[in-house]
Amino acid sequence: MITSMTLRRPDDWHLHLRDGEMLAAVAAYSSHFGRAMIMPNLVPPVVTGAQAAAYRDRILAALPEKVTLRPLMTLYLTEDTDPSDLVAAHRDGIITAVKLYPAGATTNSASGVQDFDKVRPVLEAMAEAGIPLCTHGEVTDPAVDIFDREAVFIDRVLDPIRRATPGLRVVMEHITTSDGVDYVSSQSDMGATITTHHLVINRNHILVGGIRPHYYCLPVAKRESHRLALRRAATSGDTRFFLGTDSAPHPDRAKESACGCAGCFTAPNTMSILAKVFEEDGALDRLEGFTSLNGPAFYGLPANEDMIRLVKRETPATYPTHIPAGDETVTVFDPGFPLYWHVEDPA
Ligand SMILES: NC(=O)N[C@@H](CC(=O)O)C(=O)O
Ligand SMILES: [Zn+2]
Ligand SMILES: [Zn+2]
Repeated sequence: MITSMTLRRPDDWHLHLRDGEMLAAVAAYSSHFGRAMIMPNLVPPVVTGAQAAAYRDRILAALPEKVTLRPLMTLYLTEDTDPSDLVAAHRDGIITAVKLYPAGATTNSASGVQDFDKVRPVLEAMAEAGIPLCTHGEVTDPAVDIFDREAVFIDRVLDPIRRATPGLRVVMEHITTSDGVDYVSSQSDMGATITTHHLVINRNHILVGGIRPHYYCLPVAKRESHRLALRRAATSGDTRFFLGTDSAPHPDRAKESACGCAGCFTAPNTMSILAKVFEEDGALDRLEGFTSLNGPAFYGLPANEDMIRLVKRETPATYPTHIPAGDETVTVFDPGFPLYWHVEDPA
């Protein structure tokens, strides 16, 4: 039985760090990661290269001195995005990718795209410059059932965009369905992130025995067969799939509400949870690919040079159940099982 392993320092290819007091409260919890792709859905969103550079500086200032996490910035694509600003921000090393939110699909996505034809010139400029597009893959058509919104997005938006823009590198973010797995698996030049929580919970966890707002995120967790498809994809060794935690902190007050907002805060215990998931599936030898190798390979970046160590102990690792953030608290994702894998970070 394996009880310890050393792996390349992991990266988080989809992370929400927020801003201000929340940023200060959560940033250090991602310190086991080498790099993190920072989502731009602030209020107001990060839409220009100058805003991305300023946000990167605020993140670096919020990180404790000894933490080496490198934020990789994204721009929020709007119908008014200026292709030349975006290409310049990429050329100058300010941004790594661009994020597409269908308008209204998720938290702080009001400025997202409604008419996909309007962003065609930007997507073409991105394909030309080799700038990857990260997508929140859900349609917002009120006629489409919330559990079907990812599958419909593939047919109505993702596949047409990819066909119309050859050469555009696309990541389907936080996939939640076997439809997402199947689509990505059938494409040679795509990537997909999978979150920690979608490997652990299905929709019953959200709804059976009472509504559990801290399990509510978007795309919403689906039925068990979809969770199992995600587990198979993550643990398969297929290099198209990599970790994007989508750790998305919200004040408890905003989640424990008559209209609770979407997002799970998984940064603190992600690596312990993933070790347990991969161990259960007999795939500990593939954990490093998922957390530390496949993502950089997709983005054309080197894997991190340094290592972290995971050790399975007899007593569970302890994590805070809540963390303070200014006057608020944020609930840490509870996987519902003890976490015997401890992260030992030599840094
Ligand atoms: N995943 C979520 O449920 N929420 C994210 C937004 C997102 O990634 O869609 C957030 O910013 O809170
Ligand atoms: Zn999203
Ligand atoms: Zn997200």
